[in-house]
Amino acid sequence: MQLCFATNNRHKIEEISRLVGTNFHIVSLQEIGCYEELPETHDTIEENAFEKAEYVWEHFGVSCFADDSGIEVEALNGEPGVNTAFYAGPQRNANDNMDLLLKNLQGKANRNAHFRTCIALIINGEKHLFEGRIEGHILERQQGTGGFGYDPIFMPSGYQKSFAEMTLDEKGSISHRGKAVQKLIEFLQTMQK
Ligand SMILES: O=c1nc[nH]c2c1ncn2[C@H]1C[C@H](O)[C@@H](COP(=O)(O)OP(=O)(O)OP(=O)(O)O)O1
Ligand SMILES: [Mg+2]
Repeated sequence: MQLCFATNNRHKIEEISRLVGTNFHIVSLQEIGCYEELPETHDTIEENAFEKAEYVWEHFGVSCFADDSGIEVEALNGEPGVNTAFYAGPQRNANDNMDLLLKNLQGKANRNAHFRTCIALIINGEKHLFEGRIEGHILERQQGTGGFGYDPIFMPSGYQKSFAEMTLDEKGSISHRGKAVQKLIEFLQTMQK
């Protein structure tokens, strides 16, 4: 079975390929001939995950899954949330986004936040959703150089290092994406039986 991972984010591909291992054959957008940006026009992470997967299913007829993720900060009423990728503007720059988040949290005692991933799967036209989240808090400044996005300013609860200071395996074993992918893998395995 051919299953396409509908994403243009190479870090997501790197993280998810390790988690899936050799269990399933995952192909990229390029491998199915899709070179365009995927639409994400909705107000929720769930809807945007489905929008990306539906685009690929409708235009290319390939079973696929998409990952839409965001960071939700308690003291900011859940922001940046669905706007996580372009929080500081359309340039979608990780440093700009982190700087703005740190600025908006200045003077606030509550720095609790969680990452959330929704994976939308469309398989033979049927739709399924898998979610994962990880609780933690926003650091005062960037710490570590690994990972991507907001990893340098997020410290998961119960750990003394940021996501950017973890190996890919360490991050994947506890992360929002890791948990969502685990649910996806279990579902695909029951389908194969
Ligand atoms: O594990 C993560 N560690 C740190 N930051 C993260 C993570 N996961 C998502 N993020 C941030 C990056 C981006 O600012 C936004 C995702 O936006 P999102 O639309 O899901 O991804 P994207 O546009 O990069 O790729 P695509 O839509 O093609 O899958 O959240
Ligand atoms: Mg996106």
